Amino acid sequence: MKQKNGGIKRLLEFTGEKRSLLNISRILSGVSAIFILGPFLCVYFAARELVNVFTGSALDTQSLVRWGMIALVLELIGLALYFCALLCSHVTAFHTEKNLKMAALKHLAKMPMGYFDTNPSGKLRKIIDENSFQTETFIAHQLPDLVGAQVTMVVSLILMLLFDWRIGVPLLLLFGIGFFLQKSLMGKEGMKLMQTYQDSLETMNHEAVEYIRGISVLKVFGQTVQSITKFNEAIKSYRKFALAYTMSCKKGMVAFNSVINSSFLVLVPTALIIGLVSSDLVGFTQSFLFYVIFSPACAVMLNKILYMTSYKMQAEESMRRIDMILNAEPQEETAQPKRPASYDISFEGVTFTYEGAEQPAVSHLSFCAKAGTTTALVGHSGSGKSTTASLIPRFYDAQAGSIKIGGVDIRSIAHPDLMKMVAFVFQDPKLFKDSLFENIRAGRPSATREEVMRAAHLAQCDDILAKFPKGIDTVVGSKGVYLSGGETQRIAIARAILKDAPIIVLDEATAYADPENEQQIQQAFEGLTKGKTVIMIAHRLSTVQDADQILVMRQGELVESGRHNELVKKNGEYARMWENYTKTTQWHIGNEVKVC
Ligand SMILES: Nc1ncnc2c1ncn2[C@@H]1O[C@H](COP(=O)(O)OP(=O)(O)OP(=O)(O)O)[C@@H](O)[C@H]1O
Repeated sequence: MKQKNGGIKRLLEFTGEKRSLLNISRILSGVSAIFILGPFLCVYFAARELVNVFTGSALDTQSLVRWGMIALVLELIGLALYFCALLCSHVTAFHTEKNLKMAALKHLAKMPMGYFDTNPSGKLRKIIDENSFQTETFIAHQLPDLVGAQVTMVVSLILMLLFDWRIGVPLLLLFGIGFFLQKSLMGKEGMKLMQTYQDSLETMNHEAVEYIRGISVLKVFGQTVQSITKFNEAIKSYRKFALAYTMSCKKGMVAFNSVINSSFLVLVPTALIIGLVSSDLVGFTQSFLFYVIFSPACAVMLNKILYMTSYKMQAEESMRRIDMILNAEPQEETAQPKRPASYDISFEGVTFTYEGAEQPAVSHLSFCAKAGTTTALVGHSGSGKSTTASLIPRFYDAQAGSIKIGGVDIRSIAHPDLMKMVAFVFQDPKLFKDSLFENIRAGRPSATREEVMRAAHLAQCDDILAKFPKGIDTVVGSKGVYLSGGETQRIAIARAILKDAPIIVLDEATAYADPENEQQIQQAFEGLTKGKTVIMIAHRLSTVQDADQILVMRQGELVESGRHNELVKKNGEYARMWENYTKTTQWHIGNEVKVC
């Protein structure tokens, strides 16, 4: 559902129960600003005492000390209030940052896999991390400071009008012009440029991540950063928009700074004119002192408000970016979920095309995998095997046809139930940077240590655990602990065994295995697949010989199906593949290697 509120109002929705704390912070910051103005007034009153000396009065040192003490007390109270304001705003800011991250992550969990094809993980991580951090800084510091600066500005202007309106009005006009210039700097045009600037920054960061990810390829082929066109273009585009944004602010900034810093240009001539006609020169000089002290303070505050407003624009932009994730359409969920009674899988005229692709990856596919049997998908590279497998747990939704489990369309099964029903072992499984124990337990978080150990044993992981002193508690990816491709696959199989799902999808789960490893992985499969509905993709045809049915795919279509012996006899596509496969397994280097 699209969010209607934009900007800061939308951001404040994420403050949750800490909203009142933020309001307290703003009030405290405003009150603290009034107290912090106090010392300026004290300086003014002390200066008045000094002016009195020129009229023949004795210097009242007691009074000077008194003003000094009052200034100190007011400053201390102001600082204490400001400290409390920041305390409240920081608690709210951290809470808001957490809420934003949680909302984005929860929403991402509902997104189909297709979303991650166009929004890679690196890009999403950056959007969530960097923008939620921006909002945290805004709420913790800039929001209370903005209130403080606004209060200071308003109080100062009121005082300026009250002391001597004849000087106050010209100064007010000057600051009014400054305020108008500030608004024009922060208008819609500025916001648009800021968006383009942020977009180009995001693209450049994303390309930098891609560049670093592919650094090994670049090294091997002796490429330079200039030769990576996309990254190079991203840097150039960032430079272009950063310059455009800066240049667009140039004139306005120069005008704004010139205006707000020229208060003396207004103050001195006005004072001279009024002073010449004034009957009470001492009184006028004392008022004049007030303006000498306060008008630079007003200029500083206007400047501060300008920067705060630009931070506000950044925070609004950050919220808009997080909303782009939150507003992305999640996978459709059924309102009346059904539970299948059995675990047959049937594809009925299924067609699926990847977003942006011209040809369907799977076309008019129909087959039935009976519960408790093993179905193997074979075919040349790119024939649609992995796509077919990934349609079962709804990583993607087919555009035509239907996929049923136990006669129930998978779109009518509640998403968490479907996830529980299917265990998927990928060709390139991912391990978290956590202990092997937690990596396996991810299959079923409620599992006991004994159950995890048993799953590891069934998945032939005993030798992996034995080689690390901490065994199953070894943390992967730290201090030189890395697993080979085959070892990682066995850990992934242990995870799937622990999940104990009735449907198992194995997508080239022996891809990294060497002959010794492969045997172990095959044994691990036995522990995993007993009595389950298994969909298995394998390039090594030896691993699918015993399957209950073999589906042969070509260009997304099913071209043959049957058991191994039937298909070999048929002398069709599978028979050719089998012949080629057996040839490659018997192949050996013809010439003996000569030892020098
Ligand atoms: N995320 C994707 N976005 C767009 N096209 C894709 C995507 N994944 C796969 N394809 C395309 O869909 C077609 C089928 O790919 P798929 O990975 O299903 O084939 P496969 O038979 O599993 O191949 P392999 O045996 O090499 O893994 C291919 O043309 C591939 O380029």
